[in-house]
Amino acid sequence: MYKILTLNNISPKGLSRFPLDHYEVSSEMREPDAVVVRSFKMHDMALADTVKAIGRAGAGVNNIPVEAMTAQGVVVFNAPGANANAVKELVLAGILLAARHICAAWDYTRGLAGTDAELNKQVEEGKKKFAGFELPGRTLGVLGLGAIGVKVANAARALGMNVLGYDPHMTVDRAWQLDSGVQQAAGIDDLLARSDMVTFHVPLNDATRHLIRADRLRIMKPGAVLLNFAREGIVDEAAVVEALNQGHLRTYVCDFPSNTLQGHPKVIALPHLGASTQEAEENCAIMVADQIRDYLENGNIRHSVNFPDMSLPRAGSSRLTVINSNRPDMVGQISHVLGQNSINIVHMVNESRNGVAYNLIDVEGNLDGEAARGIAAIDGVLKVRVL
Ligand SMILES: NC(=O)c1ccc[n+]([C@@H]2O[C@H](COP(=O)([O-])OP(=O)(O)OC[C@H]3O[C@@H](n4cnc5c(N)ncnc54)[C@H](O)[C@@H]3O)[C@@H](O)[C@H]2O)c1
Ligand SMILES: O=C(O)[C@H](O)COP(=O)(O)O
Repeated sequence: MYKILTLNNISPKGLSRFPLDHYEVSSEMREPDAVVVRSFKMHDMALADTVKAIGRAGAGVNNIPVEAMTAQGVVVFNAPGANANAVKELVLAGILLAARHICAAWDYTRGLAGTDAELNKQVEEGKKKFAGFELPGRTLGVLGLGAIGVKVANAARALGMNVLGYDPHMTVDRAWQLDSGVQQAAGIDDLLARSDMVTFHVPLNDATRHLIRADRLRIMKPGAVLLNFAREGIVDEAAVVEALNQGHLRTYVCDFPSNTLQGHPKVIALPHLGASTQEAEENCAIMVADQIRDYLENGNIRHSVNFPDMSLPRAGSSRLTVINSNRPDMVGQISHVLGQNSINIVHMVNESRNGVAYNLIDVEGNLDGEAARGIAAIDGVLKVRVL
């Protein structure tokens, strides 16, 4: 029986991918084999050493201590692209909310009182305060052209906007998906200087923390709109508030409320709603549940953020998986122990990433405890499983 610990509300459609005859799924579990999580912050969490995998039912993994997990041989998965459409739609909503002052206008009408004739008078007098702008011909800067950024850029093109994009690590697949009308900015500063609205879709990591800060905000056009549906830490919020107060930024639309932003008239803050649609929650949960199952049952790795992707059809009578530190002669030592135990290798694949290596080994012969114990005893081996 495999045990799955859930740390957030995970879509039942996803959890139903774990068949009940082989899986126990619960939000309270002492020695789980795997964890399924959304935004729960795992950095200070004590994790049982039974845990073999963590599945992030979403995109961002900054709530997971990925480096520490790698060192412990725990494979971390996410669900790339599974919630991208949901985020794209909310970004489009954010662009329109800002362009047409919709939140302030809505607040205004909710505060009106009087007879219908009086309301009508206030409506006609008040609306001049909320005159907005249209999108065709305006320039949207999209920083980060991954699953979400590409969808946002293409949708903005379809709305008639000029789109400038920048992503130094863009993949070939994403480049194929990008509308050919999207122009490439020379760098972040170039993108900021030439855009009327800027949205960014990059992960939060050491390279992107406070990517948008005071000096970069100064480069932006006066009256520009900034949208943040990526992560709170990517902007220096105090600098954003200062730019809003000075009238340099027109509006800050974000998915991450905070006390620094709370109540500011030029801030539109949503409660981290980007991926909160039924469709996205299901897509993400199904994707990570399938990935975790394939890893627990077959040792296959798909869409990991810390281990090499590796999938093999089963061959031989049993499968051995070994995670080891990436150092010389590990494969030699593993094969030697198998040979000593008269176990014949049918198929073996070894790949490394981030200082660790992963081995999938299909064998003929009895992989009894002795062979597995012998491999586990090799200096540098982190985890051994017989499947
Ligand atoms: N608001 C929400 O609910 C919500 C939902 C999903 C994702 N997100 C956030 O959005 C982020 C992006 O999601 P995604 O699915 O598009 O991920 P992704 O991995 O498909 O795309 C991220 C892109 O950012 C690029 N990038 C990384 N560093 C960069 C930099 N310094 N400058 C420019 N580009 C850079 C990468 O090359 C990649 O193409 C996630 O990491 C997550 O933090 C938020
Ligand atoms: O990175 C993500 O996928 C989003 O921030 C969604 O987070 P959530 O699953 O907690 O809604």
